[in-house]
Amino acid sequence: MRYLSDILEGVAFTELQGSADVEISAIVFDSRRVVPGCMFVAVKGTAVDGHDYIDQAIKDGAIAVICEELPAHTATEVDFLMVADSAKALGTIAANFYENPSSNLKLVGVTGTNGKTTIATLLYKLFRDMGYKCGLLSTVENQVNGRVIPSTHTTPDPVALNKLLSDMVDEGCDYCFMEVSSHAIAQHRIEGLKFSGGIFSNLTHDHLDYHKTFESYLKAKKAFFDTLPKSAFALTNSDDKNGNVMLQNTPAHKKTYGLKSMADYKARIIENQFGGLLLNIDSEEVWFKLVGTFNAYNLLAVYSAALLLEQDKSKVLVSLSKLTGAEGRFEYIVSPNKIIGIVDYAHTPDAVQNVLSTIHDIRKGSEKVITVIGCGGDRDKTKRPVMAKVATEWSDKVILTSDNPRTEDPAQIIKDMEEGIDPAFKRHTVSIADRREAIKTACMFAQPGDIILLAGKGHEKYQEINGVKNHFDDMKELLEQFKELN
Ligand SMILES: CC(=O)N[C@H]1[C@@H](OP(=O)(O)OP(=O)(O)OC[C@H]2O[C@@H](n3ccc(=O)[nH]c3=O)[C@H](O)[C@@H]2O)O[C@H](CO)[C@@H](O)[C@@H]1O[C@H](C)C(=O)N[C@@H](C)C(=O)N[C@H](CCC(=O)O)C(=O)O
Ligand SMILES: Nc1ncnc2c1ncn2[C@@H]1O[C@H](COP(=O)(O)OP(=O)(O)OP(=O)(O)O)[C@@H](O)[C@H]1O
Ligand SMILES: N[C@H](CCC[C@H](N)C(=O)O)C(=O)O
Ligand SMILES: [Mg+2]
Repeated sequence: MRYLSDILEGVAFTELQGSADVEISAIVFDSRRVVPGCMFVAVKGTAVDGHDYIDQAIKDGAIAVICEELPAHTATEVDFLMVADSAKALGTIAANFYENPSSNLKLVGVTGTNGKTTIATLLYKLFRDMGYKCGLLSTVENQVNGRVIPSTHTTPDPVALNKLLSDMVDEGCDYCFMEVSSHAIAQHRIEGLKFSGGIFSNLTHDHLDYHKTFESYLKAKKAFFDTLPKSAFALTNSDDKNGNVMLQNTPAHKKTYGLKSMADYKARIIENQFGGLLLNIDSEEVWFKLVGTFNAYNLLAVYSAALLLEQDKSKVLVSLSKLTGAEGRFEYIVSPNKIIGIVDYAHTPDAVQNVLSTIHDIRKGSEKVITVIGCGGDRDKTKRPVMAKVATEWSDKVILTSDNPRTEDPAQIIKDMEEGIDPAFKRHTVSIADRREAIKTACMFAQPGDIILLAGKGHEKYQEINGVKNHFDDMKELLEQFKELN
């Protein structure tokens, strides 16, 4: 229970109807989750307008309402507050309700198109290995010092987010490493959080269904850096075209990392093979367990952030060298007849290109690369032909299949992908909508030494078809097929 007046701190409201002196039991922004004595925040969404549910929320027990427009008739026993932007107010209110837990943690946010989960997870594992109590908020899962809480979003809604941060404070955590998605920034899910640092990995094609243009996608990402406090660090990838743009207007302490361009933290790849990476990092030569140039960037980002968080350089390198990456990111197994199977979460053109170029760099000779790939339904349609184009240009054989079709027709998604394929590559491309069949076919095509890449679903344990999440696990499918090959 918290007093309404306390949870309104920092909220710019234009009108108040009521006493502001009531006790609030919970903050709720979905009328279907209203509990007696709660505050209902009416948010205009992408599908519906939360203002249409104010009456329902009051009927079910809400005693205070935050809204952008007052309804025609306002119940006198309910407090009404008008704000310019309810989503923004929701962030501040949720933080206040949980007593601003981010101020009692060192909170580091990671943003960018690819690499967020890998960087946040490595930081979490690293700091735990160095003896700290930590929290993690990621696409794969949330963790409160080892306790796993399933994740529904890359960045949770403000109420769930502040509740998780508050659990971390109660557990005595020193640090929290979290992914900051562009949707979360645009929807103000991180409003009211106090960050100790921000990390930018890269910006490439994704989510144009939501942001419409690449410029507004960049603007969303940049808004996170622009609002970092002066006391925080802003760490960017200086090899990315937009790395320095991210730093332009931030009041935070600006730092860069890079393999190619001038940067505060530098690394160079000495060896890149299936067994891992040998890097010259800040003038030290160290082997790491992760594979590929993109992971050299991720490792360097983690190393740089750890140093900015005042950790000892050699301790960091010793711990980091022992770590494996996040689940479903370049995870591989070898069949009894020596076919290599890789499961990777590449679901953007850049990620597909990175993972396939890595496979080319580290394969021993003329082994064939067979890629199984689909594209998500109800997501950016413009990335479909590009992902298919990249996959066919970098593979010897491609099986186009389904990812999570969601509410779309799988055959239409595959057709959209086929549009991007150059005629010269069409003859080594087949389309099999059933993902299980597609994986089985890839295993049948493969000869000893060949490499199969299952792209797009990584750690996911489901396939979403028409609103139903059916159990599906790429790694398990691969293991089963490899057993058959024995
Ligand atoms: C497009 C998008 O991001 N949508 C998010 C958004 O929902 P929305 O704006 O569509 O909400 P809406 O359905 O229009 O409803 C508007 C308001 O009315 C309320 N409502 C609605 C119905 C009702 O009966 N009563 C009621 O009160 C809703 O609770 C909401 O507050 O706000 C919701 C609450 O926070 C999110 O759950 C929801 O995520 C959807 C499920 C989603 O799939 N989001 C994905 C795209 C996403 O956020 N992904 C990023 C990662 C992307 C990446 O970088 O890879 C993430 O951070 O996970
Ligand atoms: N630094 C990087 N640069 C480019 N591609 C990367 C990088 N790191 C990982 N990838 C590729 O992107 C995929 C997703 O990586 P990861 O899950 O770490 O990214 P993410 O930003 O968390 O993605 P999401 O937006 O879905 O949360 C990986 O499986 C790999 O193929
Ligand atoms: N965070 C990403 C995940 C995409 C994963 C891929 N398997 C898909 O379903 O498209 C999104 O929601 O767009
Ligand atoms: Mg992620």
